[in-house]
Amino acid sequence: MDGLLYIVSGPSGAGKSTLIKNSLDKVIGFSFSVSYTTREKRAGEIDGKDYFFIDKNTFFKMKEGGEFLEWAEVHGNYYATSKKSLEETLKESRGLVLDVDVQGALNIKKIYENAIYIFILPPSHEDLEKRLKKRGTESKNSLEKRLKDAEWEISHIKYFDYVIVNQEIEESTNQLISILVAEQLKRERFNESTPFFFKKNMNF
Ligand SMILES: Nc1nc2c(ncn2[C@@H]2O[C@H](COP(=O)(O)OP(=O)(O)O)[C@@H](O)[C@H]2O)c(=O)[nH]1
Ligand SMILES: Nc1ncnc2c1ncn2[C@@H]1O[C@H](COP(=O)(O)OP(=O)(O)O)[C@@H](O)[C@H]1O
Repeated sequence: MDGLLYIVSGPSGAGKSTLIKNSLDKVIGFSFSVSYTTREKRAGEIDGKDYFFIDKNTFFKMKEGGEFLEWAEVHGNYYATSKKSLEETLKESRGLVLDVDVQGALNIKKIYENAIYIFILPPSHEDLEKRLKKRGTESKNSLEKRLKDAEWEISHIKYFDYVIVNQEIEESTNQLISILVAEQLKRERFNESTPFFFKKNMNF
């Protein structure tokens, strides 16, 4: 059976990467979908783990070749999800987590209506700005663009199944883990781990 698809979205600096990483470190059988991007690699990021870092030429060749499930220009850079890698990973994991912008999430919804849509919301605009500044990855322009784009992204929150207000990291991580696991249990009420000796009593 194909695994479940989880789409995590929300403004830049809300804490998506942090919460996804923390959660995936603690659950078994879930994978992260590594996107392609033309953005510069940040200190500490690993090619092939955080993103596949490619130049614009390669990006557009791949796009023309139909390799992307969806793509978007986000805060001035290009990002895309590989169709082949998503389909292959979905076959072999219980759940696949995507970190995409809101446009991407809405485009994916047209294809995968049954995916689980999760929005990560910062507690306030001030917190968002503080976190982005503290992360120290953005120029003044890029920071302003991200804060401005946040308004549009938040205005689409109603299309999401869950909203996590990321006040405190531990608490938000637990909430994300709960969603991943609960949705998966709901989907797989009966599976190969259902105790065999009870099966005769189950009328389904
Ligand atoms: N549509 C789409 N958005 C993506 C993809 N990968 C990452 N993003 C989004 O691109 C935006 C920028 O990501 P990033 O450059 O890592 O910056 P950050 O959000 O500030 O950490 C975020 O909203 C990500 O969710 C993708 O494959 N498709
Ligand atoms: N609950 C939180 N409280 C304080 N800082 C946080 C919290 N969650 C994330 N951060 C920090 O905020 C910054 C942005 O988080 P990040 O995960 O990179 O966001 P996103 O992936 O949504 O852009 C990072 O420096 C991260 O360590």
